[in-house]
Amino acid sequence: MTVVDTTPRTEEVAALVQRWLKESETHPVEPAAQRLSEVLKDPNGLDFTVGFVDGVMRPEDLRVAGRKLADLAEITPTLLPGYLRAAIKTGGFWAPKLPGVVVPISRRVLRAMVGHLVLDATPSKLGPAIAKLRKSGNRLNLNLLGEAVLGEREAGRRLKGTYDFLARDDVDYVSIKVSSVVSQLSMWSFDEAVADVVEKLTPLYELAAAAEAKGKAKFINLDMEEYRDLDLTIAAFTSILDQPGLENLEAGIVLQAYLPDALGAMQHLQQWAAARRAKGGAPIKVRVVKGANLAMEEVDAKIHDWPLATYSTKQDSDTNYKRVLDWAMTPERLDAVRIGVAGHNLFDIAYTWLLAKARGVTDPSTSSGQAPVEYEMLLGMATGQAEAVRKDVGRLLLYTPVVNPAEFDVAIAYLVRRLEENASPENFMSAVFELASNPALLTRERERFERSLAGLEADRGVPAPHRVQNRAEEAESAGSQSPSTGTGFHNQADTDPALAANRAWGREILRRSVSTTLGEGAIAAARVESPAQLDDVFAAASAAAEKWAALPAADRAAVLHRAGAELAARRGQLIEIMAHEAGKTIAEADPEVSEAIDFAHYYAERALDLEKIPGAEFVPSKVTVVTPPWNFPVAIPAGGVLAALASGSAAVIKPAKLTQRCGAVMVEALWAAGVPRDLLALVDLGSRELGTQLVSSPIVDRVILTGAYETAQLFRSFRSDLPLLAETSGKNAIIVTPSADLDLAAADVARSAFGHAGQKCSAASLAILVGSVADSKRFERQLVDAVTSMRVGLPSDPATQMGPIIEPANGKLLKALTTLERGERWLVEPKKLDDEGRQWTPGVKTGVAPGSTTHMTEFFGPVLGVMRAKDLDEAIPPAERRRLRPNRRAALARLR
Ligand SMILES: NC(=O)c1ccc[n+]([C@@H]2O[C@H](COP(=O)([O-])OP(=O)(O)OC[C@H]3O[C@@H](n4cnc5c(N)ncnc54)[C@H](O)[C@@H]3O)[C@@H](O)[C@H]2O)c1
Ligand SMILES: N[C@@H](CCC=O)C(=O)O
Repeated sequence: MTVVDTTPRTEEVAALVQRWLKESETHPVEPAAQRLSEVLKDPNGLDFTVGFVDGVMRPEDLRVAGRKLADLAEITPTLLPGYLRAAIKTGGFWAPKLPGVVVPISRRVLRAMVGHLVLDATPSKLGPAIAKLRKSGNRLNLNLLGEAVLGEREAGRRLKGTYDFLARDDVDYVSIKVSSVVSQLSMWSFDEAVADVVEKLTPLYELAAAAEAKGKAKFINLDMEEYRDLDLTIAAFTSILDQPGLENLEAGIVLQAYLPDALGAMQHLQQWAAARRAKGGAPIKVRVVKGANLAMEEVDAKIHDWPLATYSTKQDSDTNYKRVLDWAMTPERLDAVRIGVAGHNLFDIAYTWLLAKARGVTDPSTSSGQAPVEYEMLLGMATGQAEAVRKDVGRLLLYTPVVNPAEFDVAIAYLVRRLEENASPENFMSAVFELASNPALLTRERERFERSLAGLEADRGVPAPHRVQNRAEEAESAGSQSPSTGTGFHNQADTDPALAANRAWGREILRRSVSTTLGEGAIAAARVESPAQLDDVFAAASAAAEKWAALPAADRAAVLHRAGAELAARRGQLIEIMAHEAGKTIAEADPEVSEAIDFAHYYAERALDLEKIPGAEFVPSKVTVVTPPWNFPVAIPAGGVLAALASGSAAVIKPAKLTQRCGAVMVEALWAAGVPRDLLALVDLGSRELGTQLVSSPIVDRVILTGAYETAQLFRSFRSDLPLLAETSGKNAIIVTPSADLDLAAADVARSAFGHAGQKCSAASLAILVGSVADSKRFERQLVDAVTSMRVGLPSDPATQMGPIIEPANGKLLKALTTLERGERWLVEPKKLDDEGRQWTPGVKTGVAPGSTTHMTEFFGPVLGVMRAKDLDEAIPPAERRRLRPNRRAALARLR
């Protein structure tokens, strides 16, 4: 068989690009687009424009916007026309004094400047705008932008808005993404998340199917941004279309070529779609884009210490884009999966167009009337070039964001990305306006194209994903792997639930957690019933400590590193017992195991430091008692014990009563790593008196307590000379100032207040709203939406976000959950969900007065108090502020 090479030659591609560029010069340039492009060429251009959309357009508080405008006036781009520069300087001068006048005017100016990129959703404006754009013969893909989706209310609003768009006679194509229609997506509960998305989106697809039956085709494109949503989006998409009545509906999904996973995903979709076609169903369409949000993926990878999900170079992404298209654009494959080629890079478009011609896949199929390959661009971008391309390839599909003017700030994320694209020299868009007149730029882009094509020619195989973590496999091998001593410290990565193998591993752990017996044997064997027995434990520990302290630090460090490896190998067991005994969700328990492992390796390395001080002789404590709390029942006990061991001391650990099996499983891991049992003694005390003896015995050199402030006082009262390291109670507050992004602030407050049902000293137990934030309807609405949408339940259910409290609510917590003080009202009233009194929905009380019980008391449960403060001085009195470190004070000064 002869294989015909259909790959277009670079000369052909370059010639076509040249022709398009020449033709594009005959089209008038949109003045606003031209101006924006010029601004972005200025060295301050990107900072100015991004600062403007983020700092002047976004804040609700006009005074904040006014101050930002004044700051930005200092870096006005010199490439702006003189009259605009003068206007900005004047505006900047007056903005802090007259923000109510100046800010709205400047916002109008910017809106006009970017108006060609985003449509106004006002009904009276949308229809004419759509009609005007469609006159060009192009088709519009409408995407409704909105506030961040923190809860079901906003998710419902977004879905309804999109439904209403699609129901219009002048709309036949919409885009929507899974994370905007379901607010509480957790990859740990993947199957439930898919079911949720399918349930929410099906009516939209039914609307399209009904229109199709009437001969008026309507198209839904399922968008995708975050890597974690890749599997979910594909599963939801195929599940929706598998439903009876939707077999003949053509619909689309996006794949992002900057993910090495894209070709594998394309092949999976092709297989599924081919089977659907074989049964007489409609084809699907895949829109191939380069990527949606690289910066977000980089942050996600850094935060979790996961490999970057995307390629790290633009060239690799460009190659993969061609790899996916090269594979997908054959007549047989296009019968089941039509392709949308999305992008503005003229070389890539020319390449694809020539490839389509060479493979004979340019003409619409006679059965569907649809082109097998469509070309897709963004509204308002490089309109002259788009027009030149359109003349060759036929109708374009324009991605068209739509936003309500009152919520224009939500277009910010979209705009910032567009602005960055336009400004970054890595991107083709930065060259768009000069390509025709600047041969050097054209050469740069041609060379980039050639390099990416060479990458394809070198490798047409299916790339492996970057993220491959598999806890099930690690568990079998991790025990034997211990990092070598002296190699430095590196944080342990949490488990990545975006990966199917990890999700299956997690589900199995939660299934076992319901009736686990882990730790039972160890804690039974640790029972101490008499003072003499406890004395024996101390004596054995003291003797073991002498041998341990005599070891070279490197030997102690090696044991601690092995302890880290053992903890890692038992990650599943530790999560299992935390879910069972402490009510921790897997999303909370998994990072806690990482923290415990980190303690092992961190302290192993610190042990080495003890021998590094010339002339100093280190004299360790012999017996250290560790008394941890129940709320971090693995990491905190591990931290105390490992620190003691690293310093050459023995450790006697008495876990908190409510979570002693968690402590026992952690200790078993350390024993398995080679920590001698008498050096690390686990005790469960039979009486209160033994507790007093544990802390006050003269043989004890040091006590490490994490717990209530009152407990620290009690310990001190047992023995006044006790060397006590105590980390105690906390009443933690989040202060939200008017310059904050209110959507993000609401999300952070809700997550911090109700993670582990608020049972953390670090939980946001108070939200202090400064100035205008206290009256912001949006902040309140978003906070309430986030809080009321949280899924409360048992940790054995992977969909649970907030588990039960440790024991039935009583005392100060019960009072806080059920009563209000003077001036307070429920923003969200908590409800008891079980007879026992352990499961409560989260509660938010507002109107909290300074000095009240809600202000001053640590409730340690799912209640958030909301207070208002006139200004930052009231929120953090200057006397308090002076105690902060200078960099913190400086940061606060900037906030205002
Ligand atoms: N500052 C931090 O880093 C931090 C971290 C976690 C928890 N906490 C605090 O811990 C508290 C919740 O934990 P908790 O309820 O387990 O605290 P707790 O003070 O009741 O108990 C802490 C530890 O002390 C032991 N203990 C208490 N009384 C004792 C006695 N008479 N004799 C011997 N041992 C005794 C307990 O058994 C437990 O092991 C909250 O106040 C929280 O803020 C602080
Ligand atoms: N290290 C804990 C603080 C412990 C407070 O209870 C946290 O991550 O919140």
